Amino acid sequence: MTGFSNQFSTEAVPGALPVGCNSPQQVPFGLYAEQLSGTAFTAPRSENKRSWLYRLRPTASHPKFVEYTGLSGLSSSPFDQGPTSPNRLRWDPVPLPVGEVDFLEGLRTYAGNGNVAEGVGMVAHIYACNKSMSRVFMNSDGELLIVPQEGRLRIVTELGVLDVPPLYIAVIPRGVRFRVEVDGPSRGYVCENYGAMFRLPELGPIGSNGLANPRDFETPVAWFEDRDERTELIQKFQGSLWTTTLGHSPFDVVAWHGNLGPYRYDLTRFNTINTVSYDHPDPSIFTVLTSPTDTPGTANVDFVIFPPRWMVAEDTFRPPWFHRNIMSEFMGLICGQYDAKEGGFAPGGASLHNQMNSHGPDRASYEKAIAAKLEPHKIKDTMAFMFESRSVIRSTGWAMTSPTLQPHYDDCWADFRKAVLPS
Ligand SMILES: O=C(O)Cc1cc(O)ccc1O
Ligand SMILES: [Fe+2]
Repeated sequence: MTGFSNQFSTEAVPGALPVGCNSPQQVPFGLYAEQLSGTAFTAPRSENKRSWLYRLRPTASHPKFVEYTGLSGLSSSPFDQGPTSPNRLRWDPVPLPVGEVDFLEGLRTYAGNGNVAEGVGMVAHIYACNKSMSRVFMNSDGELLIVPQEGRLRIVTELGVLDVPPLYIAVIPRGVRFRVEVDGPSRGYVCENYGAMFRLPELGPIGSNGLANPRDFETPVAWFEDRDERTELIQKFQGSLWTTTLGHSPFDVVAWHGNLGPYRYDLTRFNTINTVSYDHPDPSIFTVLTSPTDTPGTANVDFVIFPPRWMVAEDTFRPPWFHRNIMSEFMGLICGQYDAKEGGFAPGGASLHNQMNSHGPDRASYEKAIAAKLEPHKIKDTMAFMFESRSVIRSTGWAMTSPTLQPHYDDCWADFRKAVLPS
């Protein structure tokens, strides 16, 4: 079903969806009605997100959750392992696992900000896995934006199934149960958003079309499995993992309606806007989704991409300039090469440039760009992205000690020639 945050209606069995009301005295077929809310009941209409689910059993019917003691690399902010490094950081790609690892076990928390208890901030994770989940996960702490880098994901959710190959993204709302199935070795990035739900950015003078167009967002139709088998359900709640065992599959929603649901988006459909005259505009022109804060124009987190595009600016240094940014930037690369880095920033790797800390083109890309003949040039076969946030993104202890952390990242900005003034 297409469109961003539409009021969708879908039934996997004809007649399962109540018509004209949400909660009739008797739901068709004895299904159980359940409201899933993503915003406060009283949130303004323009913000309000909720869906009604009609399922084989009420979700309330489950045994106690107990603390999960299995392997996990997931953590939630605040991260308070020592002082926050102001250094520019970059990580090599996480190696793909050797033994069998599913998506949940394969998730590692790199960095984040805010506070899970206050519902503020964002966290960046990277997954590397090779086995489909048989257990089910739900994140009560925030929505999850999943960015596959290698390997196609099939994400089975309570509201339907999403097929998500690299160059697509998926967003799973807070609390929605899901399982990730893979074909083989798979790796990618996850932005966990504790704050206001992702939405499309305003377009301002761009007008009524452009960037990520609403019609290109896809939400699955209702899909269910009627399986009375023991199923482990793990949830992240206030930063800790909890587990319980259900006697049936939680993917038992036969019909649903509403505007809160998972969705996917094909990043290659992004309508890229850029200069046709001179200078390199701010990367906010590449915003796909934004989680706003109460301060206008200052995001809890923006999801920004650097897609293939024509570079035509005249008399311009075309790659990203040197800059010190008040917002903090966690970047990843899905494929190809990023135009500010000639080497060292590999698909599956990551970089972190925090508030006020100087970064930009590495020496090699600088030299290349000032010498380039400025003809129209197509940046092809690449897709980098950034999770950009108003607050400093602090790395976890794991990320700071990981063997993938590059010890000499600073060197890519060493030995720039000093400018020569006229004597
Ligand atoms: O640092 C980066 O590479 C991301 C970035 C890209 C750009 O075109 C302008 C500013 C910016 O932070
Ligand atoms: Fe930057």
